Amino acid sequence: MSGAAILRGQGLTVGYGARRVLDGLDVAISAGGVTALCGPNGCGKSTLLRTLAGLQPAQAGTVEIDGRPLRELRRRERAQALAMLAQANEVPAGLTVFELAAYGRHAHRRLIGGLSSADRSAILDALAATGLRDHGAREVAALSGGERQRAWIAMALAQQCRVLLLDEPTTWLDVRHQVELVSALKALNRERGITIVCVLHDLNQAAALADRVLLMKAGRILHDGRPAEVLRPGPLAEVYGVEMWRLDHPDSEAPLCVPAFAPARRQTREARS
Ligand SMILES: Nc1ncnc2c1ncn2[C@@H]1O[C@H](COP(=O)(O)OP(=O)(O)OP(=O)(O)O)[C@@H](O)[C@H]1O
Repeated sequence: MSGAAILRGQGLTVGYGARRVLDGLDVAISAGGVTALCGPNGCGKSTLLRTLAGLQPAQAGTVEIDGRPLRELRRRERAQALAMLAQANEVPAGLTVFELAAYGRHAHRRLIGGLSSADRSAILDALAATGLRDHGAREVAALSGGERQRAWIAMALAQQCRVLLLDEPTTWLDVRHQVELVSALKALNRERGITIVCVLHDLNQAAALADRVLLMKAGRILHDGRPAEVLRPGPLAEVYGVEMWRLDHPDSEAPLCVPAFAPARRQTREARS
């Protein structure tokens, strides 16, 4: 169930040197919702996500969480409010799954001393929620891609944040691990009420996971609505510049988006004639 805005960006202008990527962008993320950020390479999805996480400074505009400016939150408050998982996450050699999840407790920890019983229970709970309860002692570097992604999500969960921002979490995963990760994220949203914002290139994953899709192009949100409203041939052609077919999933009736590959077909036909 999604409700009032928990995370809001207003008038966000963000760039790198002289290159402006976002120009006065407004966005409001509903509490308890799952929002997918989609759009072509380089349109500004990661920049927007990082800005909402407070990791990318905005030249103008504000980010608010629960109505409070993000920059006014103390480190601990910010960590309890949101966590972000970036695209490529390196881990030190030898680090175990439990130790990675324990990083999530950093903002909760006392300056001196080890893990408290509250820390331990938050870590074990996070490992259980991501299906890693029996993998705490394993080295992160030795995990499969899907397990490693879940270990990172466990770290974010141990942080006990309310908003989880993920940048292309299913990239590099095979189809089984993609399905598992999407299911795990849906369960976290449904069972724990965690608000999720996720950059996704796979439109069918976006339709399966999200209740709202923001379709971006050149730093602007051109379409914003439920997957069935946004993931249609017209908006997709406008944003990606390719012809797409829209089918309906036979079970869930979620939209299925298939590239028409029309230019190639036409070329083949033309070549034959
Ligand atoms: N650190 C940086 N320094 C300079 N330019 C950058 C930096 N990060 C991103 N950009 C540029 O900003 C624009 C938006 O990049 P961003 O990564 O936000 O896009 P994206 O939509 O997430 O792309 P992709 O789908 O390829 O990951 C691109 O033109 C990119 O080259």
